[in-house]
Amino acid sequence: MNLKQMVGIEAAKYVKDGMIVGLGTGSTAYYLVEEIGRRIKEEGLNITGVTTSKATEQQALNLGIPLKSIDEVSHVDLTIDGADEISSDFQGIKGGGAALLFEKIVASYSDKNIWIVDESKMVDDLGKFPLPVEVIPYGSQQLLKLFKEKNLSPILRLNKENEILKTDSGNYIIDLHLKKIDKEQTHDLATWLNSLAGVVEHGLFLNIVNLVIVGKGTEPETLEVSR
Ligand SMILES: O=C[C@H](O)[C@H](O)[C@H](O)COP(=O)(O)O
Repeated sequence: MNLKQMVGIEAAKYVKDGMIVGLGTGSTAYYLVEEIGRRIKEEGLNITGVTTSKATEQQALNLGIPLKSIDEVSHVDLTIDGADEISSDFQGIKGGGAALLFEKIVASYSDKNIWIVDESKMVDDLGKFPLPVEVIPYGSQQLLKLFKEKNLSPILRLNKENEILKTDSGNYIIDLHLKKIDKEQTHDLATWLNSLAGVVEHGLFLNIVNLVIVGKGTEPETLEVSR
């Protein structure tokens, strides 16, 4: 069993009958969704899923997981998702798979958020992983220029066909290659990005996660986050 599978299966244990569950996106969340699908089929688990991307929606539909959109539910009990980096103070970067917008919306309406990662994602400071910023196409060249002027090393994300990548909402992603985000500056950076016209969302997920499940060795490690 690989580490992503280990944490996906471990996290699925937190899913109980009757819950409304946010289903994350990416290669780690994939295993969570597979395990929930298995439990529905084999154990009669009864949940409603709220997906965070078209890819996860398709996977969940294939597995027969009942789904509702975020606008059809009163709340979300628990969201389980992957992450690209988690700092020692449990802040995160997400959006490596371009799903940050729906992920952040679902996470922000969730009573509890669990992140599942392999140990390579646990870092001291954020920023080695490029910070994704989702922007609307109109004005995106101006934002690229602004980020360049601020020495934030922006790169407009391309897809496998070398075309500009479009998110599930038809937006672009600008990745900021920051190398390191000082802990004291993380909130200010998030506030500044939120203030820019044309920025829809960014990949800094601050004060969101409640529990981190880390895949390492033969056993997952569970870290409770007190806020
Ligand atoms: O946009 C994608 C999401 O934020 C993913 O949860 C994140 O990129 C981690 O993905 P993976 O588990 O594939 O490393």
